[in-house]
Amino acid sequence: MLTIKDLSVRYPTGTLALDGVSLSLAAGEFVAIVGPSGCGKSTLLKVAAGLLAPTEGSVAKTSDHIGFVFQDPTLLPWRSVRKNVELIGELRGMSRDDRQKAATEAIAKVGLSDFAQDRPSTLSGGMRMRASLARTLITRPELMLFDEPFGALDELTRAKLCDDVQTLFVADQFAGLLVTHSISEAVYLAERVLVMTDRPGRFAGEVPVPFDYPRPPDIRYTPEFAKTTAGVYSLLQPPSTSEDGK
Ligand SMILES: Nc1ncnc2c1ncn2[C@@H]1O[C@H](COP(=O)(O)OP(=O)(O)OP(=O)(O)O)[C@@H](O)[C@H]1O
Repeated sequence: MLTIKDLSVRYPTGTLALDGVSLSLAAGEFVAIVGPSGCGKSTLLKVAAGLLAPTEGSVAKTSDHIGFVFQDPTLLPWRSVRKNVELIGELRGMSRDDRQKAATEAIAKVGLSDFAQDRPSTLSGGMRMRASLARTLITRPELMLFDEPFGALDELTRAKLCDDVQTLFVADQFAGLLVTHSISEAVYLAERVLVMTDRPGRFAGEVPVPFDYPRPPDIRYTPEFAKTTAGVYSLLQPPSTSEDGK
């Protein structure tokens, strides 16, 4: 679905954000990326989305049906939930009937059917994020890119939205690439977690997640889950050097 080879990105300011990053994502696979703040995670997603060109290296995708979910739901305040969800369909030239049908389906999938006519300002933060998810789903993406999508939400809402993303992933079988600061969220959702170094970002390693889908919410409290998150955490720690340099 997505193959990134030896990717380096240097911004015009001179900042080297990524240095020789390679990544491969299969169709229907869910991979999470964690790493220190500023290590280049968002930069990597922007390149994957085609919003930013590599300075060096290559990016290949087998589909142009890509959905991008940001931390900010970016809904148009003057449009209802339904009209916001229909927007991408409008921009992509879907017929009115098709986009209305697709919007009804996507809104139902995220549990917002009773709020379809409401404006974003009357919704909670979690509901706005659900509307944003529905808007992305309307085009039936084969690759979903999530850039810290739930970072602005409280812990309970965040956990519920993770469950929703997992349900959507199991039902729609898109490939998912999730950037998150939450190790637990990464392990809960992904089949493998890639850990990045400090900037310039490179991959320090990868932790496989040994759970089948669908994963029950209380899997987060099992010893196996704790062991997996500990594996990710240990890769995030810079290697310690003793005082004599050995
Ligand atoms: N448009 C830009 N112009 C110049 N430098 C940028 C630009 N965008 C990001 N950077 C720099 O590139 C580096 C990587 O930024 P990026 O946003 O990809 O990191 P991140 O890992 O997503 O950070 P965080 O986890 O804090 O969101 C940072 O040093 C940042 O300051």
